[in-house]
Amino acid sequence: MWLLSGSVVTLGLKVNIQKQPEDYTASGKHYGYGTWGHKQEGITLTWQELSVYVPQKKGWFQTDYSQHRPFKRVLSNVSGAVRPGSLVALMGASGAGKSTLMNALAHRTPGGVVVDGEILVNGHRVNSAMTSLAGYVHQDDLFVGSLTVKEHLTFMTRLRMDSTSSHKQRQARVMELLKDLGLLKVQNTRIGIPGSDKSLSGGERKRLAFATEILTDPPLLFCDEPTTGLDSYNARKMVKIMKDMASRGKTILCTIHQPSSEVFMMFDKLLLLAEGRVAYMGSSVGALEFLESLGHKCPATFNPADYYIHTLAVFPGHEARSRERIRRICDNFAVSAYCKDIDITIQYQDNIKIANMECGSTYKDEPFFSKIPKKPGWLVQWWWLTWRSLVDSYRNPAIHSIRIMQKNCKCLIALLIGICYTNVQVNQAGIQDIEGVLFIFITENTFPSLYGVLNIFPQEMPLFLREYKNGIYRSDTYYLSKMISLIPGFIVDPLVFCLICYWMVGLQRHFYHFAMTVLITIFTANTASACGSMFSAMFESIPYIMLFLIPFDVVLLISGGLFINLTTMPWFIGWVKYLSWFMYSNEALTITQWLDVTNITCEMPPGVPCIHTGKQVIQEYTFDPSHLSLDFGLMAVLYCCFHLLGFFGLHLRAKRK
Ligand SMILES: Nc1ncnc2c1ncn2[C@@H]1O[C@H](COP(=O)(O)OP(=O)(O)OP(=O)(O)O)[C@@H](O)[C@H]1O
Repeated sequence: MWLLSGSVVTLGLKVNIQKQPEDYTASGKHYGYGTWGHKQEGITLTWQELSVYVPQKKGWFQTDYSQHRPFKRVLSNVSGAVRPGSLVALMGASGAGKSTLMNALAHRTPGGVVVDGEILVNGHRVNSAMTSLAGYVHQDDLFVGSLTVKEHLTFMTRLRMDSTSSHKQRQARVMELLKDLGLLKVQNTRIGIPGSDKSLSGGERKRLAFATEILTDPPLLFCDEPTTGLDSYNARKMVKIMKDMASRGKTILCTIHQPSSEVFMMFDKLLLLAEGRVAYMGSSVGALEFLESLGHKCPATFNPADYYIHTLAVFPGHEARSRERIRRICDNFAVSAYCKDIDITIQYQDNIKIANMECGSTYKDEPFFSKIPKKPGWLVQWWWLTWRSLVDSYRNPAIHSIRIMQKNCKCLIALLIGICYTNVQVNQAGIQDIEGVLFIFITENTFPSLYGVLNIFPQEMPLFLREYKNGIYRSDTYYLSKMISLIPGFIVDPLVFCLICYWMVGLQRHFYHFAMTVLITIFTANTASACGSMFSAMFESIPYIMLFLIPFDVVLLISGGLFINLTTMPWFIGWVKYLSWFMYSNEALTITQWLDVTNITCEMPPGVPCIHTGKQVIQEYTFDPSHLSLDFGLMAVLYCCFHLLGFFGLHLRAKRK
């Protein structure tokens, strides 16, 4: 594409862009988008005939089937434009569709929601690159509460800033943001979890969420109610920061509820939504004039922002009249000079799109889009996510105190087991005792591991979905980091258990047998935790997980080889034993304990058959003495399969949301 005296000349196509939108005025006055100064660099965001449909869920008691439609239209043919260097207030009554519009523009609509219409960024159709290009400050802030403010920002700079940036640059950016957003004095304070160990104030959390989104200095920023919950001083400060960003050429669209007159006046432009339609878009002064021309004059004592919402709200008990008023305002706006002014910007961007398409240019061809930060590699993502998981599991009081209690409890249980089995001997009665205690080794290292991890994904799901949708990291690095951060705990726990219990019970006294027992219990605990992680990643909540896990777990337990002769299980359920780490672990522990026992004392009366060797014991339990390595191998295979299924479950859920 070449620029020749105001025209875009493409191969075989000449699109007239001589008349820039800022040359246009509405009715001779500078009302709207035509008045904006042209910025050399920056984002012009336009959307045309945009409709958004959300899936309708039928209620339990809905009986009127004629009313049932699969989708509900939340936005109806909405068009608009935002140009570089502008701070636009998106306002409207609750339920008008503000968040829906922002989500659609930011390419962050939840799964199942259908977006119809065209959204352009500098004349390019938006795609998934939008999540890297634009920042999005959500209404509700989500953090890993056990990190400090500085740790959180350091973590985010590592994953969000360009991978080629140096450590010094990243640190400098963190310090700059801490200073600019007034967070210096709380930089080493833990973020905290509202409702449990609250540390930061609501305002500080909002500012931290804002800092997280502007880390990369994005050219386009969406803010969903960034001032909600802030006092007037902090609200003003937040809008002032956005205003400064806009004056540096950034494009900012911000939903806002009940701003003070002073805050409201800081916005350059106003977009009013009502009942999913555009009621007005242009300058704030223009909005007053427009509404006045329709007979809705703002009283002198009213804050204009309040007046707009008041005029565009649907009042309970007066729905029909309110809707009629809104329809009239929206219809009039659609044919007004203000709207024509926007149409010109949209048309101009549309022409650029056609020109781009003709010369085959893509997002990346434009120098501006090449400035999208380059993501760090897989290993860096994984490393930092693992770091965050480990820090959280160590510091999070909810996780840490439960772990400590579990550990103390486990030591006590190990002691009790040791006391109960102190007198075990290698004789006929001792065979049952030894097999019993070995199975207790398995269950004590299975159940805490299996049930202890069930909450890891449901608990962090909202945060994971937000960060994943923001393109901060991939689902596989996240899953892997969770998986790795579990391993140290499931090495230490079995080791401590065996150290306390093994030597108290009359098991084989050689170090080899002890080491093998520890290794088998470590494999057992990790396989059980992999199974728990799979259920945790696949299902939404603990009650759902329990619904499926408990029957699964009972069948695996039965097929462990202690409670049933495995050859007698019915064929249609017998195959389950191959999924049972109880069986592999039991077989491996039995082989370890019995294989080199050559003489078992027979204290039975004459005529009662005795088991004389360890090999006979192994065979008695339908185990095979040559299967020791196979048992290890199959537990490792189960571990990998459970985690793979867990990962796919998580990945699909993230894609669907
Ligand atoms: N995923 C969804 N499923 C069902 N309904 C939805 C969904 N998303 C939005 N809606 C509906 O669409 C309408 C607009 O919602 P939206 O959140 O965009 O409004 P809003 O103007 O941002 O409101 P508020 O100011 O209260 O946040 C509401 O009636 C809401 O119930």
